[in-house]
Amino acid sequence: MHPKLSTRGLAKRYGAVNALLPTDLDVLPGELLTLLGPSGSGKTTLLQMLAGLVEPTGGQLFIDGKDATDLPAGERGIGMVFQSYALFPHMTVAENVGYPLRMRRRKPAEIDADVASALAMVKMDAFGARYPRELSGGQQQRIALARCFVYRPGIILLDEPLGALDKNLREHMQGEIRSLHRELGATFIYVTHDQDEALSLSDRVCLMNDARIEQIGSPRDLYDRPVSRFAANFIGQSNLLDGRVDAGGFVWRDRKLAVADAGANSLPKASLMVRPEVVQVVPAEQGILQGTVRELVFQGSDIKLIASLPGGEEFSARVSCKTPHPQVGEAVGLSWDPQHAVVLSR
Ligand SMILES: Nc1ncnc2c1ncn2[C@@H]1O[C@H](COP(=O)(O)OP(=O)(O)OP(=O)(O)O)[C@@H](O)[C@H]1O
Repeated sequence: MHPKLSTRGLAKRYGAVNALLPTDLDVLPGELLTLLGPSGSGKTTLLQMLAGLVEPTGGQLFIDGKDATDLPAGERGIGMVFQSYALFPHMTVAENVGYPLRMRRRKPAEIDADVASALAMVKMDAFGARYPRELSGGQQQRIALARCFVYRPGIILLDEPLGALDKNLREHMQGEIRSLHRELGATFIYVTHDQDEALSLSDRVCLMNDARIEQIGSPRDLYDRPVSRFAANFIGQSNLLDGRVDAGGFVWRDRKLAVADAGANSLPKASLMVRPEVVQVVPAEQGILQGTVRELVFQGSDIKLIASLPGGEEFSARVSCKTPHPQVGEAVGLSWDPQHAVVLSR
């Protein structure tokens, strides 16, 4: 499949600051890709260069295989939704949604029909005559979405569009964005710094760190096979043991811990990642590791058990609230299936 959008060496510098190092990225037609990363990692800069709002200092951008590096923003067939809804306060909802169509000099009858169907898609058909100030934050964000896709752009860029909403509304709107994405069939590129949002929304996640792409893959890939300590820590929770890889095994404090795939090479500096949910808490003598329960944190559906290892490191597991579990101060064993332990180079 040919990419809908590609960058080759696309880069941005502000004086001495690299906002984005030379970056190659391919986005497939109809996929929902999230750009995930900490503040300052370059997500917005990349998005704004795709939109044509920021001029690159190097590299190229291709849309549908054609060089679009110097194409004006208005000719890229790209729609954009920002965190600040930026609705026009003096226009009604229907006038706001119809604005991009009026700019494109479409016939009034066509505009009315398209506005009505865009409002129906975001379930706001009854609100056409209201003004933005008469709407809640979630309703305003729906109008901003409708105004973006009313003219059917092939690519829709969303920059933290749900950032201003509370948790429940955010989750609800995530579901709506997923179904809008399915209905529109457009390519979505979605910026967020919220890992849960990225994991639940995306076909693929592009994880960014320090002005470059750290890892790109399906949510499952990133969760199960992080390529670095940064990726392991940024997505989900992880236990990390620092050691080395030697003759196909992981060596931690002179002990060899079984791993499914340590690779053929030896690595003098490596970490072993074990997600808390694959750790079983067993009697001390049966554990791969031994520790002492330091803290039990109630988390609703389960309890996070934090154990201290003899060297003082923390190692956590999830235990059920429904069955008996060890108490603070008890000695425990920590065990896991070696298939679920991932070796990372440091
Ligand atoms: N106009 C500018 N002038 C100078 N430096 C800038 C400018 N815009 C961005 N930067 C710098 O480029 C880097 C990347 O910024 P960018 O806004 O792309 O990050 P981000 O990942 O979107 O962060 P956030 O999640 O906080 O929005 C940062 O170090 C930032 O300070």
